[in-house]
Amino acid sequence: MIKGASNDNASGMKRFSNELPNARTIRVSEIFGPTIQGEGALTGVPTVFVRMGGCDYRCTWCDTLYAVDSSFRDKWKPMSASAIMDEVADLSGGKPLLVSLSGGNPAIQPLGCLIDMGHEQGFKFALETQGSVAKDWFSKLDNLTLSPKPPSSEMETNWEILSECVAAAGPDTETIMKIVIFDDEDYAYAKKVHQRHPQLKMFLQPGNHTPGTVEEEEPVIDIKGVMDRMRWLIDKVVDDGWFEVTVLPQLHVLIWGNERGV
Ligand SMILES: C[S@@+](CC[C@H](N)C(=O)[O-])C[C@H]1O[C@@H](n2cnc3c(N)ncnc32)[C@H](O)[C@@H]1O
Ligand SMILES: Nc1nc2[nH]cc(C(=O)O)c2c(=O)[nH]1
Ligand code: SF4
Ligand SMILES: [Mg+2]
Repeated sequence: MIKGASNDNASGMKRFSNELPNARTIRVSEIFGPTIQGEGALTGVPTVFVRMGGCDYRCTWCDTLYAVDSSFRDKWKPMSASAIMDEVADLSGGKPLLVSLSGGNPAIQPLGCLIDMGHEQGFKFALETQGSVAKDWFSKLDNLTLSPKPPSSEMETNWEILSECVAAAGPDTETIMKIVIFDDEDYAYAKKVHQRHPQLKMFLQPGNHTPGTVEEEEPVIDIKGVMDRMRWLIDKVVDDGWFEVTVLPQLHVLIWGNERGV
């Protein structure tokens, strides 16, 4: 077991009335798809999302608060790996495809068995995490996206644990860095991440300053503002001569705005 600050059961999290205490139970916020992966290295690839409930961070601009804030935990369903794979296979019509594990922070859930089970059925697995908790089962993943959080999130990066995440994934998992950028300070942070992990491919993603609130039924989105930030970010990368980086918008946000389940 690799060192990391897992908050599983550590923060007085209440158990569901129908949840049996089982170290293999996975807290699921939502399962949806097939859709396309909208972010990072696998942008455009058809995928089913399994979004886990619970996060050890509270980013100021988080676009999935319903999978983070414990006030929503009665909506998170405790599921076994086989129940999750049944639902994924139902959605994909039984055809293997890429399964994207996100959250919340999926790294605080016991996902090793799920990945083994899905692999046996021909599915591939990608996971998105902020890099605050390292797990030995990261080495089972096909793709790991580490998305450490820049200053605008108001979260602190634990650089040691971030390195442990990279080490845990090992040589057989394709690991990339994806940093959300809102301003100059975030850009400087991304350069620091690159300096610490020069061997990893790096993606920069313009921040969505209108991620919507959970109360809004049809959350308004300022696409023009997001695209202005995308243009600013491209200019910055080009002027800076940072040619190893890839700049990509959140494709699903451009297509569907802040809609959930897409
Ligand atoms: C919702 S998070 C869940 C996974 C994990 N907790 C993480 O942050 O990497 C998935 C991705 O969405 C990004 N994200 C969240 N809110 C965003 C926003 N307002 N604008 C742009 N990207 C955002 C995160 O940085 C992360 O890369
Ligand atoms: N289509 C689509 N692509 C995504 N990439 C990362 C997502 C996430 O919320 O983790 C996401 C999402 O929610 N939908
Ligand atoms: S780490 Fe990810 S899920 Fe958690 S609050 Fe930040 S963006 Fe949201
Ligand atoms: Mg999202």
